[in-house]
Amino acid sequence: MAPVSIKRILISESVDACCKKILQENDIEVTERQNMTKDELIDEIKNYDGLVVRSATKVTAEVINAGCNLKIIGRAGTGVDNVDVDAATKNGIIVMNTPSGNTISAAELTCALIMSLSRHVPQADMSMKAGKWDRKKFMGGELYGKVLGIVGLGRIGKEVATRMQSFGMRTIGYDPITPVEVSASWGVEQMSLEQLWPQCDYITVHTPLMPSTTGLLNDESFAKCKKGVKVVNCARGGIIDEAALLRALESGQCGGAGLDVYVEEPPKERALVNHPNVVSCPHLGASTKEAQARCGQDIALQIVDMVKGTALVGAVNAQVLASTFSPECQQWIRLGEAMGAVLRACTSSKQPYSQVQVSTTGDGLKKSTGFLGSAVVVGLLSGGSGSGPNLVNALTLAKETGLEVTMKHEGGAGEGAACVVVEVSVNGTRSRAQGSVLAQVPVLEELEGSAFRQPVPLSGHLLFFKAAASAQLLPSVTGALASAGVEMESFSAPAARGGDQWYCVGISSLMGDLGSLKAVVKEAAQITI
Ligand SMILES: NC(=O)C1=CN([C@@H]2O[C@H](COP(=O)(O)OP(=O)(O)OC[C@H]3O[C@@H](n4cnc5c(N)ncnc54)[C@H](O)[C@@H]3O)[C@@H](O)[C@H]2O)C=CC1
Ligand SMILES: O=C(O)C(=O)COP(=O)(O)O
Repeated sequence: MAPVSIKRILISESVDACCKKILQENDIEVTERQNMTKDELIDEIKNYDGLVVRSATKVTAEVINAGCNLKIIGRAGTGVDNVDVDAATKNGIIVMNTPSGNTISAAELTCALIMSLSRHVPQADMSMKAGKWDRKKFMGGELYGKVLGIVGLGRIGKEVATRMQSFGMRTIGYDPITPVEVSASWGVEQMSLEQLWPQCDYITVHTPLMPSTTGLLNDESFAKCKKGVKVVNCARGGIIDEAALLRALESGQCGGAGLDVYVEEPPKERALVNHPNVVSCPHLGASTKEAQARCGQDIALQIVDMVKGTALVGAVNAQVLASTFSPECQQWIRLGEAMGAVLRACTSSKQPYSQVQVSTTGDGLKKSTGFLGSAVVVGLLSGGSGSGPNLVNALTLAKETGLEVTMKHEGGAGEGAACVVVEVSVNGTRSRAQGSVLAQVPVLEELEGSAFRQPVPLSGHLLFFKAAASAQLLPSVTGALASAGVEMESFSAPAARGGDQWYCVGISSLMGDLGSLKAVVKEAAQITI
């Protein structure tokens, strides 16, 4: 990946001091401003290339659209649900998180809530502070021998399981992605939710909040649970339906709840928090010195690596970029972008495009179709209105403009013969270009069926024109260039001589107007790469 230039970053929440220090040591100017209002953030964000947040800053589409210089949104933590990732992607902004930095802390708080529910520690403490000595009221139950249902067997679900097993709990769980053998290797027996609900004494959820997990525990699922089941949500508000939980607590179907997260934070509606069988925390899962130090350090180092172009870690919306870090990839990306730009220039009168197919040949390009497709689209769509295309948003923009992008690797030709063929459909006609990287230089080998005698290096100001070979062609073109005050720096002729063929000329600067040239050739287009 080409290094991303980041000069100024806004940290809008309480992030460990090491984050600022690392960024500053790497010549990035950092401003820390907490508790900004929505309007203040919208007003300020244009002054920054990067934004670092935790869970409280709502990075909405409005904020993102106002961030005309934003290139990175860094989440010092796991959940990115407070960031409009689709809007960021559309604007070509990388969203990055630090998914493992706070795993242990969130797991430990979950365990603390399970234990609080079993022995009423917070309620007993409150009663002591009120001057009482009430030993009967807080009769608890052992965790030993009880069943813990874990919904979501990812990083935190796993850590909760292994910790609670040491209390003698039987751990069962459900996750649509984690393989059953994997969770079995850390002691969790997987089953369907239908089988899980009636077996559990305790249920804890550890999924992201998304349509399929919203209201996972609702009136219907509570009804399938054992009477008195205790539930914990240390993941995201809304996975356990709050109204259903309150109803279940009131009916006794739910015997207690440990909550760290809420649909609205802080919650204005306090019925759950005030319920005597609820133990609640103000979103403290990641609030430990250790987790904050890890997340602050991780996000800063990940941003610095991205700025230097050495690695892309933690990007949630730009997976295609992760494979673009070697110097060889850089040249292939430049080739893809340049081929897209050449085809855009040579078909400019015929747009819009309906389809682009990028085919690669050669062992070296086996894994490159993903980023090459994006690179070609960047070249094809550059110069249009709206946000500039880049490797983050290329495919999203293509989809929006109705451009179907297909990529295929044909393999077989061996290391030395790697090449890229791009075919675009424009209003029912197809345009084709073939290129490669030779001695670290992106070159065009063929345009619209015309192979060049020598590969054309794709850099600088290039003029393409279509004409039939003739003794007058070169003098006429030179004359047209001279009359525009432009020097010819190189001349690439087609290998075939019959009929109209494409030529490419390296020029000292772009011609102000192609009129004089178009008088002597069939078609002409110019670009700067
Ligand atoms: N309270 C806090 O301060 C913290 C909360 N979190 C939250 O905890 C949650 C879990 O985090 P991690 O374990 O790091 O995430 P993860 O991505 O490692 O695990 C999530 C798991 O949920 C599973 N899943 C997805 N859809 C599911 C469904 N419909 N049913 C069951 N499982 C499903 C996934 O397959 C995945 O294995 C996230 O929502 C995260 O934002 C994370 C850190 C701190
Ligand atoms: O990392 C997460 O998903 C969390 O919920 C932690 O949020 P926080 O960084 O404490 O605002």
